Amino acid sequence: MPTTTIAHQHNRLTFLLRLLVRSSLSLKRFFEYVLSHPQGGELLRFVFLGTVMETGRALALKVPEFVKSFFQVNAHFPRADISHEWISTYIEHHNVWRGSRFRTFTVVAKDTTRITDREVPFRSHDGYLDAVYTQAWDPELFFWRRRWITVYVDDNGLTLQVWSLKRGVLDELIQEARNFYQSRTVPPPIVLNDTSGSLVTAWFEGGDFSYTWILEYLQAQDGIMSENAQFCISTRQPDAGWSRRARNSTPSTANQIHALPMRAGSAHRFRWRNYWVQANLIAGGPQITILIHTSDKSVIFEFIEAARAHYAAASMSRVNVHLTNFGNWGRVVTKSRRAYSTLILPEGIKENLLADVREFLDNEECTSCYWDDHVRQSVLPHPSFQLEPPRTYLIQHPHRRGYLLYGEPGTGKSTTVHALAGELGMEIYFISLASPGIDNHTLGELFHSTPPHSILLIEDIDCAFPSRILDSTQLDEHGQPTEVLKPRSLVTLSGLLNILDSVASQEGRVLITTTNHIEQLDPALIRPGRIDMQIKYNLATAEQLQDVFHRFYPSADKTGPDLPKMAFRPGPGIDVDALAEAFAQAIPQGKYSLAQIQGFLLGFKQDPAGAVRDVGTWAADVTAREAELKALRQREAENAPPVLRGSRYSPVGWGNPSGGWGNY
Ligand SMILES: Nc1ncnc2c1ncn2[C@@H]1O[C@H](COP(=O)(O)OP(=O)(O)OP(=O)(O)O)[C@@H](O)[C@H]1O
Repeated sequence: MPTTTIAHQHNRLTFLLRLLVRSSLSLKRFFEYVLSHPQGGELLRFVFLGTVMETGRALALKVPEFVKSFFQVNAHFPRADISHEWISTYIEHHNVWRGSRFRTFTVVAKDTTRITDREVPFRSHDGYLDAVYTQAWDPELFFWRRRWITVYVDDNGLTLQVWSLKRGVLDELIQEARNFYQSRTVPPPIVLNDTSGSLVTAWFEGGDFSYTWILEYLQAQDGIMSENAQFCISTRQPDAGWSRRARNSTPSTANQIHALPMRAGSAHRFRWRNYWVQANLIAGGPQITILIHTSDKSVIFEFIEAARAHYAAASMSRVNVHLTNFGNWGRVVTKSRRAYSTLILPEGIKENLLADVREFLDNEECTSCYWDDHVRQSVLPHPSFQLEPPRTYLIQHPHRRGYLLYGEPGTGKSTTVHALAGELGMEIYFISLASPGIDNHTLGELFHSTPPHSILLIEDIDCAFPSRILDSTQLDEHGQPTEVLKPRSLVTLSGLLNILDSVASQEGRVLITTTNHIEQLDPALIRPGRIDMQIKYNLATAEQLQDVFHRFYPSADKTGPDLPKMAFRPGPGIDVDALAEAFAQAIPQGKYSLAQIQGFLLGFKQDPAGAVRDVGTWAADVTAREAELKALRQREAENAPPVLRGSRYSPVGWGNPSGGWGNY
């Protein structure tokens, strides 16, 4: 070690020693001075005692805390958290507050702001929940599993203190409280925002098929509690009665009031299997949020599956028609199934159609794969290219089939589609090209999102073609209105053809188009590959007239499920067959639609002879009225620009052109 460093350290030590000696001397002098003073001794004693007492007090406070931390478990449950609900509900149930020696309470009547469903049996006698008392500020004791738990309530929530060496005791308590909460019959309060992650939440967007399943499933739930007193009224039948809850009847047989207002932010709770479920209906989207009081994620899948199965079961007895909502699949209209045998068509037509669609559906697995030489050549870059296994180059026949039903209004085109869907258990996806918001793009999207094994129905496909009209604002050199082309849809022919051919066109779906004006269709549209089968619908033939007559007035030997409910039963002496023949002869063939004939016969439900007697006069009347109407329309067309033709589903125009109301 260098001599300079040793000298330096020696200096520091000497300095410290000197400092110590001097400070001891100063302290000694200070005490001598203080003690020489008369009150000095008193003051020193006081300071000494104060220090000892303060140290003792601090130790008395800290040591129990320190010891407690080994023997006590504390847990805080913040008010907004669902765990707070579990614990507070559990200790409420154990009458912690009822036995309290204190007399100051916070009273919480959960849900008083919400009108509850008075039909729910587990409410108190007036339909409201009992008010719940909680003790404010003062701790309360709760005896649980042979130990005392101290409960503190404040504005922030609830705190529990348990004397135990094991932390697991709290886990057990929370688990028990949670199981109790989830198993009881009193509904949990509405959860606005689950931040705890202890509930399972799923969103269902309008336009998705699952949305329809869930909505329908919600409406079928027993004892659903709505948070307000607004009702969504659903009328489907002009003459059917009201039913508060028409769950057991098919939707089309009774009008209903259901307590599921599609109001933004409305929430509904119900018990599903062993869980409490909260459904939030959010308008605008529309959207449904399902919150299930469980942390088991598989429950949500069970719920969705139950909803889907419910929908499928309900659909057995009806036909679902999906309508468009500005470019998406939206509302679903349901219609009870119509027996295929009730179609009145010339022999062979309906049988052929049914067989053709059946065959198409049976081949859904695509048996017609083949090598396409053209594609093969264009795909392979060079003859020396190493062929991969042939599957790579297999080209599949587009698996879709198109039908065109055309003919006069009211001859049964839509009825055929409806009966066919019912017969084959398919759903109808209905598009009106004249609907607002349907253009090439949205039509493509709709095609794309149509599920397989469904019928895509485009009624009045002629709308894709502009109609020729006389424009009275543009006169030719002779002063006559000129003929102009007026578009009736935002969909163009080229757009439509592209969509029909595109790969986006859903494979395995049946396209059915209808029109009253086949002459307006471009041949490109109805070529095979796009339209594979065309069926012409004629005005009623003599056979059809007899057939429809028999539907209204079955002969005595005819019974069966096809007969209408109000079916006429022939009395003695009434020869229905002879009357049917007379009926068919009383009016000319091929002049009236079956819709018109049905309308007439409805006026003679129990009087076949009256129908035969009056049908001639009625027919003459109809012909005269039609001639008048035709002349009037012609005059109107010359003077006013035409309006877009509506369809039975679309908001443009009401009812159906054949004079009756639409089917759906
Ligand atoms: N061939 C038919 N078989 C059974 N019912 C028919 C037939 N034709 C018409 N009807 C009855 O007439 C009503 C109207 O028929 P539908 O709507 O099917 O005619 P449409 O040809 O589709 O008419 P539009 O071209 O105006 O759409 C239906 O209620 C249906 O019961």
